[in-house]
Amino acid sequence: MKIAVIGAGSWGTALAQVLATNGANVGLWARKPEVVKAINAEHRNTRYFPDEELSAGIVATTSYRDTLLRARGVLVVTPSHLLRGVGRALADVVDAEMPVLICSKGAEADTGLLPVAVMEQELGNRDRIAVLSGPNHAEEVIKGQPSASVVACSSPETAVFFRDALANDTFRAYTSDDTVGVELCAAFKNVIAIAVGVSYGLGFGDNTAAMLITRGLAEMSRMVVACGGEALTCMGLAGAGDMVVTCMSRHSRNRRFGEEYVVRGRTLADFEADNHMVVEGALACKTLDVLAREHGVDLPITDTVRAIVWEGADPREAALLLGDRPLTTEFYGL
Ligand SMILES: NC(=O)C1=CN([C@@H]2O[C@H](COP(=O)(O)OP(=O)(O)OC[C@H]3O[C@@H](n4cnc5c(N)ncnc54)[C@H](O)[C@@H]3O)[C@@H](O)[C@H]2O)C=CC1
Ligand SMILES: O=C(CO)COP(=O)(O)O
Repeated sequence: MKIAVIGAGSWGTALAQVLATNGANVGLWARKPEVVKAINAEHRNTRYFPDEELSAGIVATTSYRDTLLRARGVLVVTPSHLLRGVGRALADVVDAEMPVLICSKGAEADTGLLPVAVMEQELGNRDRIAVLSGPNHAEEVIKGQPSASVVACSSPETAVFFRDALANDTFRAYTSDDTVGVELCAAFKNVIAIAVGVSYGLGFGDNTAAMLITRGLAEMSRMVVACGGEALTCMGLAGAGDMVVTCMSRHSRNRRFGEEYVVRGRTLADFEADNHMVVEGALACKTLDVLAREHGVDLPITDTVRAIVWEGADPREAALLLGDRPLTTEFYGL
């Protein structure tokens, strides 16, 4: 069976390796010809994983049509702000039944739309559109270190299709029908990881990090419930699981952006220029704000991250303001 993967960054490459290890032929779309050349000739993505040998079952190309040719399903693994454009391009090369798994974490700028809704607008047939999310740093998944994730879809058949394509002894995949919950968890945890990074960068300790993580989970839960998702999803792999790993792992770009860039007055553009990698939380703190206002949900940490990253608020002063709000019950708004 052939599966297509759109995006040969860290996560697209790691997922292509998982699929190929499971016996699939993988068509991998990459933007840069030199990445395609290295993958096909040397079985390496020299840009992101120079030390990992990729399966010979992965064939890269810069052509959507070639990537999708005879594929039974497609994984979309680009940064979330590119999803609409990818969906538009895919509309020319996939039929109305092709299962689509979105592996990006974020929400659309300006509209606040979540990935499945964006893809549905471009491709139609929501039941064939699923999302993948969980505590899954690509650096560990590509090495076959034990990890688990959630495939969420309104259709159990689509969820099971992708679960079975991805699951193996070291990559457990669970299914869920709470797409909105899983999508919001994915967008949120990146914002909180920036907050935790800033907190460590300011010299605060583990108590502060744990407070941000758990109060971040409370924000996440309020938003998930307001948008029609299930609070329990926030306790699962896509919620607490991914929150913990992104806030605590040395691999997290979001945390590193907060700790090493934001507290030193360095910008998102600086991070991207230095690392060629995305910081999804930097955009998500703005897109979640659109949703928060629409649903009347209180997101104090998310709003503080937005003020620091986009409005030049001083991190230490912003942290003090965060602690100066009226005292309330722990699970207000739920
Ligand atoms: N890296 C990880 O461990 C994980 C990442 N994700 C999510 O997967 C998504 C992709 O992230 P990564 O693979 O980490 O990306 P990355 O940060 O490793 O690399 C950026 C990718 O975006 C591509 N790109 C940049 N501008 C582009 C454009 N204009 N058109 C097409 N492609 C463009 C680059 O070629 C590269 O493939 C993000 O939403 C991320 O949150 C999800 C789980 C794990
Ligand atoms: O989503 C991820 C891990 O599950 C990756 O997080 P970062 O983008 O912060 O590296």
